[in-house]
Amino acid sequence: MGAEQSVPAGVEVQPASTAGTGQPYGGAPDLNSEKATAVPSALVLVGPSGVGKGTLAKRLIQDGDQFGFCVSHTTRAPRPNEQHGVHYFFTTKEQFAKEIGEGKFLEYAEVHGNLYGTSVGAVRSVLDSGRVCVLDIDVQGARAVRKSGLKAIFVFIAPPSLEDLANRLAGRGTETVEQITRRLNNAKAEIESINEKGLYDYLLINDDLDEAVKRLKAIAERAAKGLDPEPGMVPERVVLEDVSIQVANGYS
Ligand SMILES: Nc1ncnc2c1ncn2[C@@H]1O[C@H](COP(=O)(O)OP(=O)(O)OP(=O)(O)O)[C@@H](O)[C@H]1O
Ligand SMILES: Nc1nc2c(ncn2[C@@H]2O[C@H](COP(=O)(O)O)[C@@H](O)[C@H]2O)c(=O)[nH]1
Repeated sequence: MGAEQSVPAGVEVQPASTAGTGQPYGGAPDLNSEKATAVPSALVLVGPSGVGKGTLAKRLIQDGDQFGFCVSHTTRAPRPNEQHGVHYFFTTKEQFAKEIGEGKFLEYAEVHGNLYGTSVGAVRSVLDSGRVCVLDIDVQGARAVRKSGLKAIFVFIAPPSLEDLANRLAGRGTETVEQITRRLNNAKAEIESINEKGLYDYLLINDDLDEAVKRLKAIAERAAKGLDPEPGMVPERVVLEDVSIQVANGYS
């Protein structure tokens, strides 16, 4: 997968042959469940920064032993409450670039000015524990995971409005005003990705948190039985237009 992705500007990737393994990571079929072909290995949560992906993932993982969190790598500085190996594997840009060259990542991307990536090892470690792997990644990552062949259900989490999104980001209190502005500006294009045919299986508006958790569990249960999305839950134009209208009118 790593070999097919474009490299973010300023990141110098060492060729795999000089970096250790000699082979960049080649795809995800070996990560897929052998139990039943229809059963997904991963639940991929995508959506703008501050929409509540992390909160939803935490609730899914806390409420049982069906799901495990896939710990990503990032070059972002840790927030005061974040622990290495729990929330992220915090690393340097140089080390990240070296590991891209080694084919360590299923996907990686530059997001809001930092590098983030899902390692094959992080996915495997959750799958080895017999759980469905929950990924909290951005849109670029979602596209790459789709292409990788990993059997996954892709859920786009949308905010009730861009005003709510701004309030949540500000309320979280982890970013500066400049960083919040950058993330909100990126949110518009991210939300518009729900129009990309075949990228997402479900669109979930995270309005009331308990209701959103309930719906996410219903989505996961349906997927675990190998069932296709229920009619009306797949992103469709009629649903998307509502959100597009918010993008156009709600935050400009
Ligand atoms: N349904 C909800 N209603 C109100 N507040 C919410 C809801 N869901 C999450 N939040 C709050 O919004 C803030 C952002 O949530 P969270 O950190 O989970 O977002 P995120 O999508 O993971 O963000 P990022 O992509 O930046 O990691 C948190 O303070 C969280 O408590
Ligand atoms: N492509 C990837 N995106 C990721 C990954 N891990 C997190 N993310 C996304 O980054 C932004 C910002 O996260 P934050 O923790 O700095 O607020 C958010 O949209 C995450 O979903 C990853 O491994 N790959």
